[in-house]
Amino acid sequence: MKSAVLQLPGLNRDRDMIAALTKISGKAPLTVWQTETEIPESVDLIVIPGGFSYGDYLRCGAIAARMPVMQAVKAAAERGTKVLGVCNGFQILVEAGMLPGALMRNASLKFVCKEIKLEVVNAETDFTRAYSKGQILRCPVAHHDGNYFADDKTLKRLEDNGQVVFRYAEGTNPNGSIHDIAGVINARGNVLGMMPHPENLIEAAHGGSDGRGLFASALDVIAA
Ligand SMILES: NC(=O)CC[C@H](N)C(=O)O
Repeated sequence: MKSAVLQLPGLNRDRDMIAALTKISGKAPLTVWQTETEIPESVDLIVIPGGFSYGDYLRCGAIAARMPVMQAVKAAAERGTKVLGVCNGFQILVEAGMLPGALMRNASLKFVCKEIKLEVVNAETDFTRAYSKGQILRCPVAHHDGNYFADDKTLKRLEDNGQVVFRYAEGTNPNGSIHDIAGVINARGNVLGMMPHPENLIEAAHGGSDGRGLFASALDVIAA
């Protein structure tokens, strides 16, 4: 399984993401710069990491979503390639129209950097097969615009179709996100966006490895 990581000015979690993918798959991912217009068909998983692309100007992810490379990401997703967006990556996928809803300023109006508890709501996706439904994971968050919002009709569709993949476990919602939503997937099941950072909890040195299952699932390296 071959992976690729997008690199855009202002993203700062790309190195953590590259380290996680390399450790878990045994292969370094391809890195893809903002001006690329094609992503090789041999890539099975594209990851848009977190950070502050283009200084978070206009709205988080709004400028990145309009860069040439996102046309290539869209084309790859349309041919079935898996796409994972973490934090700013999630914001970019929403701004690009690849996932529904919006990510608004945190209800506290403050940047939140802490560990939360994450409930695996749907363990039947290509990104969550290593987990079980209802499993509670430890996971860090670090953002100021993670307050997920969607209108009632969209929310009903997301809930009914199992597209809410992760929820902040009771009492740990750090941003006021509607329905405690922490991560959503598209209807086809190949584009996942999430605010928490699983790449920062993959080995003992991180203080835990609850994030590992997400990469093991997406990279198809789940231990038997
Ligand atoms: N860690 C991140 O990716 C931060 C995302 C975004 N810039 C925010 O603060 O909301």
